[in-house]
Amino acid sequence: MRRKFFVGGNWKCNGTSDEVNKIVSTLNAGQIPAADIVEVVVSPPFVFIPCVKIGLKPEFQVAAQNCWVKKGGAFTGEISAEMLANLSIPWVIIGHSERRALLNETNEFVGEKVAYALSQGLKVIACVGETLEEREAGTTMQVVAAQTKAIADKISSWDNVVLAYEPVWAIGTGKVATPAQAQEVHAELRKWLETNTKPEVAASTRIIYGGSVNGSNCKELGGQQDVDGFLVGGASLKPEFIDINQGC
Ligand SMILES: O=C(CO)COP(=O)(O)O
Repeated sequence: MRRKFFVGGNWKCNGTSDEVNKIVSTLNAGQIPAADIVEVVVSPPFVFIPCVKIGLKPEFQVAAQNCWVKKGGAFTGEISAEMLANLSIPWVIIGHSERRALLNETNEFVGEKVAYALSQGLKVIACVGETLEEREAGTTMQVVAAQTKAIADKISSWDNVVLAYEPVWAIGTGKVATPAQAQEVHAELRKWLETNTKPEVAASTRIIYGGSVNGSNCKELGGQQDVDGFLVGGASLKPEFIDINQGC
């Protein structure tokens, strides 16, 4: 089964309204491949989502960078999955390593969040990845399998999930995983899905790579058999993001 390439741009906690307008203009002026070849999703900070959604041409979809774990209510400062669905925001990133590390989001909490977001009709970019210490200790696969299992345990369908492998040591460091390193983990993750879910899930679920992806390294990474796209951080704020989409 052919998996449609997926490129996400995670803007993280960056941007002023002027900068956001500039990025929107740059993206609108760029050419990206047809929607049946690549799915492109940009993820601005919450406050900018409505203007980005209105301003961007329809070839681009939008994603939130997080949502609350359950139904909304008395949770000051949180944004619920229902709110995102209500505003027709189709995607949400869940379990980014920055939230796992800085906000103590556990594997179980991430799994619950993914399940709740899916139950509200959102599509999820679910992130997994090991730290440098874990890689050096030879535990990469155990770590990403445990993170994936915590999600698999809570959901009944992977149809609306994209799995993002983002090694923590490659995020924002300029130290990109080699194509072989990325392919090795992606293939293992696919094997994990095959063994622990269903072969169809393993064949159809997109596994994308994130960590210092840019216009120069995207082609070789994207050429790996089990790399179905990218989750781009820093370079998604630059015109280079268009090149990353064209290069696939
Ligand atoms: O965290 C990332 C995407 O979610 C990757 O960030 P960088 O591309 O800046 O390394």
